[in-house]
Amino acid sequence: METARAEAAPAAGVSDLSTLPGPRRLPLLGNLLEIRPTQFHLTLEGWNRKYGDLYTFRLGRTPVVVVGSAELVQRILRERPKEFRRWSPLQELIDEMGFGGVFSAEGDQWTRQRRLVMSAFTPGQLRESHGTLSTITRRLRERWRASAARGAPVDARRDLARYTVDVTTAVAFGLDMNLIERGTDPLSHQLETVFASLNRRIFAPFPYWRHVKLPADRALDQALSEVRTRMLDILRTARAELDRDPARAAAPRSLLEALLVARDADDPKARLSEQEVLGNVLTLLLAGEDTTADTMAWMLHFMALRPDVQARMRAEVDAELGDVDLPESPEHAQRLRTIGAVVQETLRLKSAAPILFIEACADTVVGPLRLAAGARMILLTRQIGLKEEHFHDAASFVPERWLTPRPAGAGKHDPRAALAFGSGPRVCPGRALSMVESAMVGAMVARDFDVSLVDPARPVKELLGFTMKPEGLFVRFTPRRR
Ligand code: HEM
Repeated sequence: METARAEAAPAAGVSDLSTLPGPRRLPLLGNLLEIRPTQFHLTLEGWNRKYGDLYTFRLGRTPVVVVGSAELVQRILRERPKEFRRWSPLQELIDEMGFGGVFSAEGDQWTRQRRLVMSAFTPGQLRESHGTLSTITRRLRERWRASAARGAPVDARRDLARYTVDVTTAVAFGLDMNLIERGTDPLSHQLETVFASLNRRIFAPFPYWRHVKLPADRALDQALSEVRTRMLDILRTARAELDRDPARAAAPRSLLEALLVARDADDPKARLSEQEVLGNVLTLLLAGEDTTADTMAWMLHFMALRPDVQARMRAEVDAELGDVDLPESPEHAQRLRTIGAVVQETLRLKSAAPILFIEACADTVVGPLRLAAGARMILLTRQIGLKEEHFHDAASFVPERWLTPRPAGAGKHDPRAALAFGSGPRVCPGRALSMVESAMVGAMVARDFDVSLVDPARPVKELLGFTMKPEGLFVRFTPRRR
């Protein structure tokens, strides 16, 4: 079998997996008893501190190699889709749930879908949808103003999840779902059920749900069926509009229309199946929701802990926005450099995707290690950004490290080790959108509110539910003292 090259040349001292350090394991269960799915990333990061940048553990009988070196991780991510891919069991789980799309696809299918999806996130598309993004941000402000007037605590993550669904569906699908004002829509809860189940099933010793359904599996089926029905409705409406106005097929106005046009493409190489269209609609809904909502919730957490940072964000907003209430374009949002730095630092410390699940497509060499085709790896992308060798005072929240020019003597700063959006050909296509969303919400909060923690003594914990969210984050908004 062909040997892929994750190293420039296989080193003379290449060894196999059995030589790697790692925690002791039980014969059949491996390390399963030590793993709590909601804390999995923390367990792996703890083992990294103990066993180093290349170690192994077992999920049941399956050996997994954990990689925590920036150089190896960047190389592995760059050499996709040919040499490495996402975990095949993850693809199976996602396909089984019916949202197989660009995130889980591989090979030619991925190439075709990726090209289409990228067309929804060009700078031009983001500029065009900026007005809608502003409208949705103002709705969120009204909701938080009402909470502030009542002195009520805010479950910020829940509100932000509605915000991100509204933004993704507006930007990618051209739809105004307005979950923020409707307040009672079950969609965000259904998406949360899907994520939590996915995270749980990755660690199941065998796919029991294919034989017997527990209450959590029945809840998942129900959530999936409701989300699917909703999305099929949306697709039907968009299809009917395209039929009414065939000229639109030549210049689709949203990703949704582009997907439908691709379904009917004459060229079989460009054509998407019915299932691929629906799968990608669901993929974008899921990929765009929790990741960005979690990041913004963590940003509010840091703002609440650091009034000095809030004050700097506010000074910047006052100077840059003048009489307008929000940035007027994506470029205007990018000029808010302090706020951008706060978002970058939040992503470094609290990456919504702290680990990546990768598999070797063929026999390969990773650093000093020989791996067989199908070998499973986990890449510690968040942990890399927490290392002193890449960032000075790495454990601290220091947004200024992202500002240029950097002050002399500011210490180590290696942006290539900031991997919250992944890297290489499969880097997150939604990163520009999520940066603008976070800047809009950061600017809105800094301009109009003081944000504080409802209970500063209560710890906010990291909880992995496929994405990594702050558990127990309740904030209070008070109208800004002018
Ligand atoms: C702060 C917010 C976000 C974070 C931290 C994040 C993080 C990531 C990461 C780590 C990956 C895997 C990259 C890799 O394998 O190299 C990814 C992939 C992806 N993300 Fe994001 N993401 C965010 C927001 C979004 C948004 C807003 C969208 C779209 C609306 C989106 C859509 C996707 C898609 C479709 C993929 C799969 C790409 C592929 O496999 O080719 N993401 N994201």
